[in-house]
Order: sequence, then structure tokens, then C-alpha cells
Amino acid sequence: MKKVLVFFVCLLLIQVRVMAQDIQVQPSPRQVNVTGKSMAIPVAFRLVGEQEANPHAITLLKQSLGDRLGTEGFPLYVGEKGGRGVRGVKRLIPDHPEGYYLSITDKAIMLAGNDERGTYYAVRTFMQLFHEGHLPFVEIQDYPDVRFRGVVEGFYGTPWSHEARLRQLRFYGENKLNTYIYGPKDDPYHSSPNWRKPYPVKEAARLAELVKVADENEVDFVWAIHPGLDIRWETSDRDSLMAKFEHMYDLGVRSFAVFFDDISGEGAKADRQVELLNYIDDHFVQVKPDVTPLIVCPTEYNKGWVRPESGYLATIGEKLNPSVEVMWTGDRVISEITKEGVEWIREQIKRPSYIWWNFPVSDYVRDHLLLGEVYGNGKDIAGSISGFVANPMEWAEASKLAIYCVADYTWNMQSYDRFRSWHRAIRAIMPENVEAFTVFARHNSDLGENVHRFRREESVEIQPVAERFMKGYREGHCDERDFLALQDEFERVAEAADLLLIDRENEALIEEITPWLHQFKILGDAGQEVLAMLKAGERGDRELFLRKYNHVKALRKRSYELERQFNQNPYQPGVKTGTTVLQPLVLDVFTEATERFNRQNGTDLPLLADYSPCKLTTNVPQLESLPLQVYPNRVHLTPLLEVVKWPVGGYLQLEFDDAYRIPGTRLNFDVKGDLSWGVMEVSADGETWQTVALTRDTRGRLNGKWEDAPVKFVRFTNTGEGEQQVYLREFYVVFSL
Ligand SMILES: OCC1=N[C@H]2[C@@H](O1)O[C@H](CO)[C@@H](O)[C@@H]2O
Repeated sequence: MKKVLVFFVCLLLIQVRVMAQDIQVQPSPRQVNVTGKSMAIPVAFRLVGEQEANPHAITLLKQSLGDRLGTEGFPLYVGEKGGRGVRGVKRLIPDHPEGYYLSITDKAIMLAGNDERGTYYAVRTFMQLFHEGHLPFVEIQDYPDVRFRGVVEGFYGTPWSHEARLRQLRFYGENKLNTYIYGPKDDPYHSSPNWRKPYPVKEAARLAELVKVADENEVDFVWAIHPGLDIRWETSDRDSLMAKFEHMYDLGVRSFAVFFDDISGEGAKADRQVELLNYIDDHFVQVKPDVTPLIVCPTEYNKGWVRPESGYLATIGEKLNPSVEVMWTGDRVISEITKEGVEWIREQIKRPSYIWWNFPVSDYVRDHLLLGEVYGNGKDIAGSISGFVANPMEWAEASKLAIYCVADYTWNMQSYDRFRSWHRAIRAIMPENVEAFTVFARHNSDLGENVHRFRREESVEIQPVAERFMKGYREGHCDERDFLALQDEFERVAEAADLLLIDRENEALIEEITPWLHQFKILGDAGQEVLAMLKAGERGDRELFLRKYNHVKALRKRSYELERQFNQNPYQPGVKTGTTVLQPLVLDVFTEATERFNRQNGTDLPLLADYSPCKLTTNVPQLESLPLQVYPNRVHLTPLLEVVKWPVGGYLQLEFDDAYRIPGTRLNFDVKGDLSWGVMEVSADGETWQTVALTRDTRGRLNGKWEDAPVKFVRFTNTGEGEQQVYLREFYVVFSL
């Protein structure tokens, strides 16, 4: 008897485990009790509570159950706490904003929200439980860790299209994200010069449609204004801002933000900002019946920029109305959010911070796609933050990978698993090409060298194989197992590129990443060909070696041309892929195999030089790791989006590998008036310097040239009396032998 009992208990446990595994809900719910049993989906449901429940929840139910929903059939109760339909489970509903209770038994289905949004989320979860014609018997009690969760469209670059935004809002509804902050830096009606003006009719109608679709998906559409570049602290500008908020209110906006980021001068004054924000809070937000708390992005929005002597944060903490939410990007502009960090800022601003997380934003590494996992943020920060919104890439569809993971993380931090979430995100976004998109995303996740020194893991699985193989090859032996593993990976890269290029399940995504897919295909081919080159070299097969050598050179040229053709922007033009492991491996194998071939055959086949004729040195902290854009005859400094604090004696110097003439140089710091505080100089030896005369052109840019003896150094120095705050909009030097 005992054996039989044990057998049945094991059977039940297996079922429970199987069913538990089957219950995949995004984001991961807090409390799930499964019984291991399930039922076939009823052919008809009797809906109870329709009149009182959140209408968006009812609409969603009707969309998903269609004509199964009626007045006869299996009882399905839906509604908010206090509603007749869910009276019986009132005490089971979590007492948290947006919380819900869901149960499916052989008697009835219960979808009960602690509030309207909770009911909507109960329905969203219910819709994910249908599994191959069955509904599991389950009880779920769930609510989010973070109050405000979502996305801030706050990047520099091409703002998202209207269609992209509509798709985003529906995606947020599916993933229980409740906040979308509209703040694209390059929208002239959000920022200068037109923040004072109402939107033109067409744009206004589009915004009204976004507000409507956001509402249907239980997303707060937050409209942000960025007045700081030219605001005057006078009644007229205050009235202009209030009028603009009224205009947005008339379009249906019920959530508002003021961004004071990336500005300097008058607009950056804390007491003036606080005076304006409190006025808006007192005379607009608090008097309207249905407006959510005002959000501000401060000028000192990360710890790296805090200057205690300025007292900026102290002013915010002491004088800003406690009902105003204050945004924060962490210890630096781009940084992981830690418990220590959020507790520090909470002390300063006297309230939980509303995190603006600068990932997967790529407006400072525009040639890269950031498709990697979301990781590095603390799982113990929920108690010290009021919101967590991610700043995405200008590539809306590609940003969904990270946004999906942020939804999972901010809803239930303790259960967040970066790998599980990332794999689920890929399956959710590209269900018909999971393997190919996984390969592509795996090798397009690091940023490369960048001004913020923020890096992400990339090509994690193959990296140790590549490193071990290359080390062995250099020591004279070629490990066959590693060789085959690398060859297999490059084949997968090439296959993935072609499979995704013809994918039609998400055309908007494929359109965004096509330049990178072409580059990825070239990388896959080049990887296979350099390995073939290596083998030919090992076998002494000169003819095959030269064939492969020429093919790789051709692939590199095509890659270079792709870089010059796609994604041209003034900051990081071009198309980079696999930059952390695969591209360097291709270059290393090519170089090593070619050098060996040259030694064995007395030839002088050129290598693929990735040299740079120029290097940067500076003592200006924010410029220290500024990458250079090097072209055949020009070198550009990567422009910066943030304000650069340039101290007295601060210099920026370019040193060339040879002496060159300088037929032209240009800089643009976007400052008014002349640049009397700075001087441009050149030198042949780094000791004696000559000044380069600069003339201002009609667009305020400073141009110069050096036509005397060739020089090796060009530098710009602040020789003035005090620190300068400038924008590094443009700085390039044209050089020629
Ligand atoms: O307010 C926070 C903040 N403002 C800027 C800054 O972060 O850097 C981001 C990344 O470059 C940029 O997209 C954003 O517009």
C-alpha cells in the first residue's frame, strides 16, 4: 500500500512541477500556487461584473475570448475590490497599487484587481495561461515592486515614428509597464526653440491618438518639456509653460514632466527651477482632478556631476514640493543602479528617486546595437525608488529586448533572472526565428570604447574558446576542437544574418537592423574564410591561401563601404557588429596567418591595418576616453551630448604619427560670442607651439588652418580666467602629407 501511495505522490509532484514550469507569465508573478490539474478551455464563459469593472479590462477580455464570452457558460468573475462580481475574494486581493488576485478552479474563474489597473493586469495574466487548449488550475496573488515602470523616450537622435510609438504602447500594455515619458531631445516643440508654442494641428492629433492608445493599454502618457536651454525666469515664460501644459491637457495628457538636463547658464539655477516647479505643482497639478504627480529631471542628475558647493540637490531636497518626483540616472550618466546609490540620493532629495536608467540608449555609440541582457542593477532597491524608466535606442523595435527585461525586473526584482528574461524576450519578439535572433543579439551587445566607459558583456560563450585558440595558434599549435567550435560559430553567424534578412514576422524590426545584418553576414563569411586561410597556410597550399586572402580583403572592403553607406550621423557614423570578440578574432587570425605566410614564402602581403594615425591626450576629465573617428584625411572627435566643464589650463591635444600639413581645422562649442578664453596651437615637436588664427563663420563655428611647416601636434587650451561650460558639438582636423 505504502509503495502505491508513494508512487501517486511522486506522480502528483511531477505533474505540479510540469505545470509550474508550464506557467510562464511575463512579468514573473509574485505568488503562484498551482494544483497540477487543468481543464479544457470552456466553450462558453458567463461574464460577471462587466458593468462595474475597468472597461479596458473588459475590452481586452472580449478581444481575447471573442464569442466564447456571453451570458451563459463557465462563470468568469471580473472587477475591482468592492465590486459585486469579486465580493467573495476581497481579502485575498493584495492591498497594493495595481495588485490583483487571480484564480482558476473547476468551479469558476476570478480576476480581481485592487484597483482598475490591477484588474487589467489580472486579465493580462489570464490571457497568458491558455496553454495548448487547456487552462491550469492556479491561484495567483501579484503586485509590482516599483510604482512607476516603463520607458522615457529621452534620447538624442531621430525621434521614434508615430507608428513605432503606437507599437510601443501596446507592448507596454502586454508587459505591465505603466509609464511612457515623451521627451525626445530633437522634438523642437518639446525643447527649444518651440517649447512655448502649441503643436501644429497634425502633430497635436498624433499626440492625442498616442494618449488614447496609452489609456487603452493602462499606460500613463507623460508629456515632458525641456525649456532650460533658453528659459527666462520671468512671468511671461512661466505663463508660456503653463499655457503649453494646458494645451497638452486639452489633448488628453494627464501626466507631466519638466526636464532640466544637459543645460548650463541661467536655466540651471536650482532656486529658479524649484520656484517654477512648485508654481506648476500648486497651480496646475494639484488643482486638476486627474493629473498624476509632476516629474522633474534635475540638472545635476547623476552623482558624478554633483558639486556640493553648488547646493543644487540641497535646494531640491529642502524646497521642492514633496509631491514632485525627482529623476536620477545613478552614480554616473550611464550607470548600474545600486542600493547604496539610491539610498545616497534619497538622503539628498528627501524622497525616493525616480530612476531614469540610461540603457539601452545608444546615442553616444550610434554605430552599435545594444541587444544584450539587462543586468547589474540591485534587486534590493525597490524600497528607495518611486519609478524606474529605461531610456531606449532610437531603434524602437530593437529596444524591446531590453524593455521586456526591465518590465520583468521592475515588477518582481527578487525573482528576476537576467538569462531567463532575455531568452523569453527573444521568444516574445521573434517567435519564428528564436535561434537566429539569439545568435545575432549575443554578438551585438557591447558598446565598444566610449566616452562614458560603460561596457556590456558580449559573445560570452565563444570568448574563452577564441582566447584559448588564438593563444595556442600563436604558440604554434592549432587546437582542432576549438577550431571547429569557432568555425561552427561563424557559420551560425552567417546563417542567422540570412535567416533574419528574409524574416517577415516583424518587418519593422528587420528594417531597423538590416545594416547590422549585412555587416553580420560579412563577419560570418570573413570568420569562416580566415579559418580556411589558416588551414591553407598550415598545409602549405599557397594557391588556396592566396584565394582566401583575397576573399577576406574583399569582405573587409565591403564592410568598410557598408560603414560609409548606412547609419550616417555626425556622432558615430557607421555599422559595428561583434566588436568585442569576433571582429578582433578575425583580425588576429588574418594577421598571424599572413605574417607566417610572408615569412615562409618571402612575400610581403599587406596586413589589414587597423592603425590610427592619431591619438588624443587631454586633462579635461569628461574628454579622457573620447573615441576618435579617423578617416583617410580627417580625424573627428566624437561630439558630446552633455555639457563639458573645461577648467583653466584644460587642454585637448591630437598627436599624429607623422608630420602633416593642416589644411583645415574646425571647432564648435555652441557658445555665444568669441572664444577669447581659448587658443588653438600647433607644434612639430611638442615643445615649441605656434598659434593658429581662428575665424568664426556664419554658423558660429571657428575655422583655422596651418600652411607653414608640417606639424605633428594640434591642441586647444583654456588660457582664460575661469572654467568654461561648453558643448563639444564639433572638433575636427584635416591633415595631409
Ligand atoms: O536626464 C538624463 C540624461 N539626459 C541625457 C543624458 O541622460 O544622457 C543620455 C545618454 O546619452 C541622453 O540620451 C539623455 O538625453
